[in-house]
Amino acid sequence: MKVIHTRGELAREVEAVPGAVAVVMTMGALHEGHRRLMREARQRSAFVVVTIFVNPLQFGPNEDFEKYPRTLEADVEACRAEGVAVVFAPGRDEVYPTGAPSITMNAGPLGEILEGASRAGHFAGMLTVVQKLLMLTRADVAFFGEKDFQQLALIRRMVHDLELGVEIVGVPTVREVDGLAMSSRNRYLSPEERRAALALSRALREGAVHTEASAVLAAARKILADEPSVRVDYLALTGADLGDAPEAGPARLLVAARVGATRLIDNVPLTLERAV
Ligand SMILES: Nc1ncnc2c1ncn2[C@@H]1O[C@H](COP(=O)(O)OP(=O)(O)OP(=O)(O)O)[C@@H](O)[C@H]1O
Ligand SMILES: CC(C)(CO)[C@@H](O)C(=O)[O-]
Ligand code: BAL
Repeated sequence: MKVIHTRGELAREVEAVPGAVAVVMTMGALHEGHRRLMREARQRSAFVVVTIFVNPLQFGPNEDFEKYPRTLEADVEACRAEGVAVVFAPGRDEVYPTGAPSITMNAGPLGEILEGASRAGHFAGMLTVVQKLLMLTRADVAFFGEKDFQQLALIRRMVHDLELGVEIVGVPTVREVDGLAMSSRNRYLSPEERRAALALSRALREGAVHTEASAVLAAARKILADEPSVRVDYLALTGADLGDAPEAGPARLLVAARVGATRLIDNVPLTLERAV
């Protein structure tokens, strides 16, 4: 496995690949969720590139860019254990050689709701770096987690609308045994916050037992209300494509909340028999 830091080295690595290039993009601090993505990628291709880059463009001024965990040595070992071919861990100037770009992606209406309503500019910054990394890695197929469901939906939309010719594969959320969705930000949680944070996955699980929209929301709300240290940002029931009118059939229940200073998100699929 090679660990490289420049776009020149990356270009040399990917140009000689005979088969498909599969890419897993991450911000590092790798956990079992990331490793599941790598394993899925390895099933599809002998040549997997993992990118590790904490993208400043997708963080708001009051967010955790500075304190985001950076654990490159351990991350490299995790990638090695998963049979990854190349780890691309560029510095900021390598990704943005001309400084902050004046032209960025527009995430459209789907970028304004849910996460987009709380994190102005987040999805434009995310899509901009994803597009860059797809180009730099010359990816044929890219793997993203359903834990960041709106992100996955937006990447699919970008690839479709701009005809980028890359296959996007979504991978179900990997959870701790007690249900908490794995996330690099979980390491910010104190033991008490870690316990309170279980309300998110519990609320989704209890909600998904029901098949009628108002019962889904009522059950989830009750669980969240019983945990006062969890400050809910949104609890939303949408269509499976995040369209905001859930019809009968496949749907998605999503939650975002602050636990202490940490903002967490989670979501589950469910099936509605009736919208109301
Ligand atoms: N629990 C998980 N299960 C499946 N995929 C995941 C999980 N957590 C993250 N991923 C996916 O890994 C990729 C990289 O995500 P990222 O590095 O931001 O990790 P993260 O744990 O989501 O971090 P953060 O806590 O900052 O949101 C994304 O496609 C993301 O959806
Ligand atoms: C896709 C991504 C690597 C882009 O910075 C990031 O948003 C993430 O880790 O989910
Ligand atoms: N895991 C999604 C990237 C972010 O929160 O910035």
